[in-house]
Amino acid sequence: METVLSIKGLTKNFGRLCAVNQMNLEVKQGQVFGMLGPNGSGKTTTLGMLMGVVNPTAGEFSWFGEAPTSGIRKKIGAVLEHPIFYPYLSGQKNLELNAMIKECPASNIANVLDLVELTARRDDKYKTYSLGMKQRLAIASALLNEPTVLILDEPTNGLDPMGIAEIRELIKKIAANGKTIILASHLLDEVQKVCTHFAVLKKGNLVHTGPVDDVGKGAETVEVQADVPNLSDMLLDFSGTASVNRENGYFQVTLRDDFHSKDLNRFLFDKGVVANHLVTKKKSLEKMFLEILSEAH
Ligand SMILES: Nc1ncnc2c1ncn2[C@@H]1O[C@H](COP(=O)(O)OP(=O)(O)OP(=O)(O)O)[C@@H](O)[C@H]1O
Repeated sequence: METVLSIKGLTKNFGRLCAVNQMNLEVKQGQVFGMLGPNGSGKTTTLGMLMGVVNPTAGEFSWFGEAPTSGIRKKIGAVLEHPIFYPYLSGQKNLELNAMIKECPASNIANVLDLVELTARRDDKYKTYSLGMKQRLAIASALLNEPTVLILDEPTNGLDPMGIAEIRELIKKIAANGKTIILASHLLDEVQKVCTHFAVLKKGNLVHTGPVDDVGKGAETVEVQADVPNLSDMLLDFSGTASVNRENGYFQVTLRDDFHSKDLNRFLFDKGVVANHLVTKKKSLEKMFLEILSEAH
């Protein structure tokens, strides 16, 4: 798969504060790549460097295998923090202005409005739009010159649940059309819902990177219930059990590496116990994220 972005040793210091420390990262074509981290972890600074608005202290990065130039940056659309639109102009007029500034054909406006589902409201003044609609217009504007990559900084910040759901659906739709997306978020849930790959940042340090699908790998937790009085002891007797907790009326059994729920099921069956509830719980991104952050000290 083609490498869209390659980052090597990228560093940004603000005085004595190191906002981004020796970051190495690769983003491949077609990925929805999440930069996950708490406030102040360096996400916006990283995106700023990638967009050429923040000067790196050290390190380098390339887009499509080439050093970043203004020509290359035309292939990248970005919605960073607060986009500026004219409140008294319509969505359509605002996009016409942006199309002029970006020197791209006005004929693209109808397509992007359609994609973000604002065609019906295109002639209404920007100031009458909901926050979700404003964000969708910002995304439409970023897509005007048909970029290959779309960068979004905290795309659902401040939106209501409906607006959040719409933006997440839109991101998936844009990704399905073949664009590579890089987004910053402090929401685990968001990254899990929309991203294919992610990196975790803590105080400017990249502490994990990998596919979102991998999140479920590692130690399995199995939720078990069976009508026997000494179930807890039996579960502890199983050689693959790392720990047993009681939660929500079930036993939560954390298995050792290389043990799976089917091994536990067979063990119980061999003891004459038929579980009436045995569900494999994948390790959540949240748990992993918290683990990664606590390990990073
Ligand atoms: N222009 C600047 N001058 C001084 N320090 C800065 C500047 N910009 C960012 N920082 C500091 O760099 C660190 C990283 O900030 P950054 O905004 O990149 O984090 P973030 O993960 O995007 O968080 P948030 O979501 O809160 O913006 C923070 O400690 C921040 O205070």
